Amino acid sequence: MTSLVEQSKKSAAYQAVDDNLKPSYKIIGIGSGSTVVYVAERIGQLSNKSQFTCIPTGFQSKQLILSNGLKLGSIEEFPNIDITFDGADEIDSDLNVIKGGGACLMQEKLVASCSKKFIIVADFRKKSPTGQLGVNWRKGVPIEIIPASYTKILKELKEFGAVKAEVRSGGSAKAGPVITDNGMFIIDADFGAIPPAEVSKLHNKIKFLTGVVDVGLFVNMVEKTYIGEENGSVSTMGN
Ligand SMILES: O=C[C@H](O)[C@H](O)[C@H](O)COP(=O)(O)O
Repeated sequence: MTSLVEQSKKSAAYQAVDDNLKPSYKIIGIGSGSTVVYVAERIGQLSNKSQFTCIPTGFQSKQLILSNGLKLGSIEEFPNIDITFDGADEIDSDLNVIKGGGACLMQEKLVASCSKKFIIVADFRKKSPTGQLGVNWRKGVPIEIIPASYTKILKELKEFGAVKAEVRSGGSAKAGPVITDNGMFIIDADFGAIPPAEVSKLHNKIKFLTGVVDVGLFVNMVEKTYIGEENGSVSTMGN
């Protein structure tokens, strides 16, 4: 039986595709994670799917494109993307989002930054109850870094006020750190609740640190969010 969370991911993804995928579009960015699975599934059901070229944001995303019978392209060939659909770990009241819970943030940001429209699909747990980031998502802000820089960056993040910062471990699936699709490490840095007005400042400070590849704070990039609610409806924020 499909769980409530799973059903809400599917409803949000299907509605986002149905509302936003115009017949004139040619290039679509496909994000990463468990919600975007339903975006690729929905696009794969369209009779005109062969007109779209899909740009992946990592290994899992590439597999989703291929397994749904969609045409695969690369960001090098197609840096002008009509629309990108992606998931999020938390969404604030200004539509800033935390991403990278699945260690895919760098390629996601690259594809999003090349997109005319960036749409987020998520289940009801992802909307911040207070409008701030770092409230429901308590694991910290994901930061992709060059492996040799981790000691230096952990120290700097603590100087910036992180109450906790650590290199993400592979847990029982891998001894040692998680390695991203780009061969990098991920640090999760907990700054507590981040007010919307502070997100950009924090992002810029972290991004400026030598060794940081990118930060899982997406500021002023999201045009619209689709959230699958517990009652089965889909709510939207943005235009
Ligand atoms: O690194 C992973 C990505 O940023 C995902 O889009 C994000 O973690 C949300 O994933 P999910 O849809 O599985 O909650």
